[in-house]
Amino acid sequence: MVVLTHRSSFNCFQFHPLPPLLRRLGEGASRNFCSVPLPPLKTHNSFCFKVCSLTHSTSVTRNICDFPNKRRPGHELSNSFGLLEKFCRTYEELSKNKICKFSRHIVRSDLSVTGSVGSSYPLPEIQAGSKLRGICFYAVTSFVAIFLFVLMVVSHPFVLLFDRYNRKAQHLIAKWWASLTIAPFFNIKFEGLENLPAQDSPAVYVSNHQSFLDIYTLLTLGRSFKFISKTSIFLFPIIGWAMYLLGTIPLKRMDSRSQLVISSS
Ligand SMILES: CCCCCCCCCCCCCCCC(=O)OC[C@@H](O)COP(=O)(O)O
Repeated sequence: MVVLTHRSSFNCFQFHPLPPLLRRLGEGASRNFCSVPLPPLKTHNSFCFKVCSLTHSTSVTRNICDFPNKRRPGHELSNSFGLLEKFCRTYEELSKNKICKFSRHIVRSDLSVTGSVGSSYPLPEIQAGSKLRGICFYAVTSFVAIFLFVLMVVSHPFVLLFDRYNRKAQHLIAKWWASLTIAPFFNIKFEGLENLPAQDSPAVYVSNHQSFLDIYTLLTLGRSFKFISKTSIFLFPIIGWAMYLLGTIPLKRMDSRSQLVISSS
């Protein structure tokens, strides 16, 4: 099992060997993936989120979270994370205190560190910049997807004939899609790549999914793993259809039978 963490404020993705407890669970998980109750992800610092008491709308905070390319000058990484941890609450604490509804208000660590909105960037500036960047991002990813999806469809009969399970060709196309999309917008830094298992060895990849960027990042690895995804995402035009071609495993959130299908597959 490999854990991928995404520190949204620095576009930094890290691959970790598991701490001993998770490693033991991971061994069980590889036998029966979904029936193993994975512990709350508090065993690693990078899984810490801060619940924000901001009053602005979810869309604003998500924009900040999704396109966190600007760093405040003089804001050192180690300092940020040290202070961030002080404010962290785990998912477990959140659910205990019944404040899960705020979990979408995850903010980048700059806001977490300062603890106040006013001391961060002026919001209108972020909002306008983020929105424009977001629009460009979606435009590029959709444009690239249209062409590559045609390639996926054309190659699919051959994939089904010769490589039904791994679907390496489809994953290669998805890798191109992710790489081309990310390149103009993000300079992603990887750490701990040496912790990845060999290319074809069995592994479960677990991501803290702070934003959709972890999906792009995992795809750039070019490995033939299967995502597990909630079913509604399969309805997205092109991207959702491409997920079928990649062999993504659908999961009905509220349907335990759907989860059993995954654990036995
Ligand atoms: C040519 C185009 C190639 C396109 C390849 C597309 C491959 C995309 C893989 C997408 C895998 C999606 C995994 C989604 C996992 C998932 O299900 O996430 C749910 C979260 O969101 C949170 O949902 P919610 O709690 O309801 O907000």
